Amino acid sequence: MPAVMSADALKRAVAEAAIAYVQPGEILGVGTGSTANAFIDALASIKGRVRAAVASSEATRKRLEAIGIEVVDLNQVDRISIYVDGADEITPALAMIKGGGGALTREKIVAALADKFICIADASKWVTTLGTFPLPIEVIPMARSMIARELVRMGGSPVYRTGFVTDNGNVILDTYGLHISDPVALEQRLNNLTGVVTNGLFAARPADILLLGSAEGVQTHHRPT
Ligand SMILES: O=C[C@H](O)[C@H](O)[C@H](O)COP(=O)(O)O
Repeated sequence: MPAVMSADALKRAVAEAAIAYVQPGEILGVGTGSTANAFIDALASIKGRVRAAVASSEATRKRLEAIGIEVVDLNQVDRISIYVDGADEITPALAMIKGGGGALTREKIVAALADKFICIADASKWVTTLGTFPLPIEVIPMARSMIARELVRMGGSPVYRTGFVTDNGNVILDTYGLHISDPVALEQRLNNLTGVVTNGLFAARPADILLLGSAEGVQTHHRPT
C-alpha cells in the first residue's frame, strides 16, 4: 500500500519534478502560492542554471530574490520558456481555477508570454468540473457592487474578500455557485464585464503540462490536443 504523504510532501515532490523542465540560461516565469513556493525552494539548488525570472507577484519576487535569482520586469523580456505555477482546481483538459492567493492577473499575464505553462499540483486539486472552489474575480474597486450584482444575475454568489488588496490595487470577489460547463465561454463572458480586470478561469490558455502529485508518485498529464 502506498505511504500516506502530507500535502506539503506532495507539493515538494511536484516542485522537484518541475526542475527537470528548467533549461540552462533561459528566463522562466514563476507563479504564486504554497506550491510555487515549493518550486522556488527547489530552484535554490540549481540557481546557477537560471538566467533570470519573471515573478507573478510581489511575494514571489521577494522569495526569488532571497535565494539569489535575478527578477526582471516583464517589459524587459520578449520570451519566457516556461511558466511554473500551482492551481486551485484543474481538469483533465488542464483548464484551471486560479487566484486563491489573489495573484491571478499577473499570473495570467506572465502565463500568456510563456511557451509552456507547467502546472504543479497535489491530487486534491484534480476535478472533473471546475467550480467547487469559489472563482476569484479581480475588479476595479469602484465597480465592486455593480459587478457583484451582475454576478448574482448570472447565478453566482460573490463574496467580497475583505481586507485584501491585489498587487495591482484592486479587490477580489470570490464567487460561489457559477455553473462552469463551458469554462472558455464563461472566462470570455466575465472578461467582458466592464470593471472586471481578470477572472480566475485559465481555460482559453490552459496549462500545457500538469505534474500531479499523489501517494503513488508524480503523474505527468499533457493537454489533450
Ligand atoms: O493566486 C494564487 C494562485 O493562483 C495559486 O497558484 C493558487 O491559489 C494555488 O495556490 P496553492 O499552491 O497555495 O494551493
